[in-house]
Amino acid sequence: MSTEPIRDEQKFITSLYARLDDLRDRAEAAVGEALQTPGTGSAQSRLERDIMVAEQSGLLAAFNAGETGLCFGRLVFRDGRDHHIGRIGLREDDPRRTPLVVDWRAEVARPFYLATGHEPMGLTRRRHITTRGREVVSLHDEVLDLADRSRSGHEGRDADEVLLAALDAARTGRMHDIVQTIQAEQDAIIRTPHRGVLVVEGGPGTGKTAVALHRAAYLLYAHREQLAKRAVLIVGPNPAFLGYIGNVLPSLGETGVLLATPGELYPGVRATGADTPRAASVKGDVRMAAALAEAVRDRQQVPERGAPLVVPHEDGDLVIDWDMALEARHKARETALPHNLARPYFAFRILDALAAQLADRIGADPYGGPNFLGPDDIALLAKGIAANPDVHAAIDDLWPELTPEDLLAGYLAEPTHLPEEDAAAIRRDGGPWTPGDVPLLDEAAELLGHDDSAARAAQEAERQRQVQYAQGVLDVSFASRTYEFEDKEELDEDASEVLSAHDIIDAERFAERQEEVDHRTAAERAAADRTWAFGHIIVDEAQELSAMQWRLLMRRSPTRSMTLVGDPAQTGDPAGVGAWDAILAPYVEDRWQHVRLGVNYRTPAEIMAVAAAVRRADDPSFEPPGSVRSTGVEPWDRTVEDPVKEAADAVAAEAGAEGRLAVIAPAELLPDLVAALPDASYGPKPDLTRPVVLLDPRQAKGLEFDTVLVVDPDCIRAGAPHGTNDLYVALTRATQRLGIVRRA
Ligand SMILES: Nc1ncnc2c1ncn2[C@@H]1O[C@H](COP(=O)(O)OP(=O)(O)OP(=O)(O)O)[C@@H](O)[C@H]1O
Repeated sequence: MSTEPIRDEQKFITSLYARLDDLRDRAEAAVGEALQTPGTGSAQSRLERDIMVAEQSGLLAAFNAGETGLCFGRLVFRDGRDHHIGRIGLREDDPRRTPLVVDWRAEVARPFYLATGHEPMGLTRRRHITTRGREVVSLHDEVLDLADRSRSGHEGRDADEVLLAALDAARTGRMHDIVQTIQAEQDAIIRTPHRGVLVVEGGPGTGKTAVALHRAAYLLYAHREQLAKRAVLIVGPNPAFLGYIGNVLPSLGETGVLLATPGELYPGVRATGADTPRAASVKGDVRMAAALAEAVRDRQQVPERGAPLVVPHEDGDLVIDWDMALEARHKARETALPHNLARPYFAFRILDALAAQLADRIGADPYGGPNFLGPDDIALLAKGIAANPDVHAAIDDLWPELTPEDLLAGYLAEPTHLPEEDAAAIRRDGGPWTPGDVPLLDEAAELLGHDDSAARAAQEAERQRQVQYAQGVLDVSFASRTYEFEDKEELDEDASEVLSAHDIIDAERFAERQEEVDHRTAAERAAADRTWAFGHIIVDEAQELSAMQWRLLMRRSPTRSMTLVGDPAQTGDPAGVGAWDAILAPYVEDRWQHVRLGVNYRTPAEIMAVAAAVRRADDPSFEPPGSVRSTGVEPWDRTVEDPVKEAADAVAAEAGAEGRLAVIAPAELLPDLVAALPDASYGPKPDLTRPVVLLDPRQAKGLEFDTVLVVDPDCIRAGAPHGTNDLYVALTRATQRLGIVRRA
């Protein structure tokens, strides 16, 4: 094999890293210097410093991302163009800012993923460059122009060599990016326009999660202006899963993303409790929205007929009777405002009616003539009534100001507007919030509303102030703009991919951005704000979400810019909605796009055959996605008296093998397995980087391991409403070996 091309690429890549080091040193020095500069203390100097720190920190994150696999490809075009492709784009430090390496997301990089012998897209040659650290270890060339007779000596026999090597590699317990080997069907999804709802469906291991994460990175690149400001939300099923995928976006240089489980989407509440499957299913049902709305109406009371509220007052008792309260309630409800916002309307109506009542009593002409009191007298009476705390207490009794937490805690203690068996399933007095409560709190917050007019006025005043001095800073920022990055849009001179203050055309928008750099990132602000509207939402394992969780998520995406990925055949949550049209029809009717991924990149054919047989028992027509690999290693299947001991022995036999092993067992077997496997990591957030991990089937969702032992599959299947799906998930987690231990 010729070493010259490797030497040439090595030379190039060494120079690329030198450039990266230089840029990183400069960014680090700039941040360090700015943070140490005391500044003059003026708002203007603080602002300048913050802009600088934010910009340079963003660059630093991207430079650090470039450290591993900085450049992994090269495209040689028939017209003489020759581009290296990398994780980030870099330019030469010369007056022409010559591109050194092109970001994988740029349009010019697309043939790297799409070109075929049939459709070469102008390429003569595509090269995959594999590096270890900063060293080039191999090249893999594909000749796409049959007229090109030149040979490098690195032409591969198998076009999928690089992909298969990636799929065969031992797992580390952390998901890795796939920028080097994105497949054409995946590339099309990653680059689909971001407006509207895109549903990506595919069986286990078809790359749904990988595609979703790369799509987030792509969208942030292509629409940085819009999306960095509003942040991208990625919702995943559990904390272990979020830990598993957590490195992918930083490795692509992206940090403006909020990762959360559905239970973390109500700011200020940590859902540490757990629901029974039955309670989860009741709480997830859309009927809860109507039940809570009724529960709020129940808190808008009127006195019993014939039993009015009597409030002592200095000018005589005040009487709030059925008629008066009913009229006030009707008027308040007519506003169609949420409960707390409609409350002042109720209160004013009652105060007015009481003033009229008192005026009638005091100023009435015993002979039926007009009231003796003039408008000023009546106003005075009204003032006295409005100042009476007992009147307010009475109004509070009838129409109390409520917090979502109070309302829901009260509701759960005595659930109403539900059939008794459902009410019994969720009845709870006290205790921690559960993930199923989170969308109910959000629903309650919507129904109650929050009177934040004072806070909003203060915010607007602050924004105006920022707009004023932001105007002056735009020029400063323009003078110090960064040029190092390659440009997007076909290397167009004016379209720098890194957002700088000078890219923002007016001071008003600049000030908005400044709010972010001033204090927290957009993702942090979004996490703390229940009413935040995200630029884009990605939901992984979307089939698991309940109708109530969808209501919450849709509120966070008023523009309905969403990517939903999932597989209805893997639904495990008893409240999971499963079918896409049922999920989406209430929000977008049929205006959503549906795409499928059909190739399984994870599970070898031998293992997939076993998993598919489980599903076929229920559904003979079931067709799993085709596996891209087969390993020749058949799964083993043993039936024993003591499955725990058998599992422990099997784990011991695997000790020392490369990669990660997971034991997946029904929740009730976990305590015994913990005792038998003292080195295994387990619990609500197991450490997936450890050699052996112990999980229940629901925790295994979305994860993968080199070796998987499934213990007591019959119990997994029988133990939950979607037990077959749980077992299917468990059986499809292995990249190399599967063992099944059955109870005799
Ligand atoms: N183009 C690709 N190149 C390299 N690896 C890939 C590619 N596509 C997918 N993979 C790998 O295949 C495995 C499965 O991908 P992923 O976890 O995204 O699948 P999934 O569809 O979300 O699976 P599940 O529904 O079972 O959770 C991962 O290791 C992923 O990195």
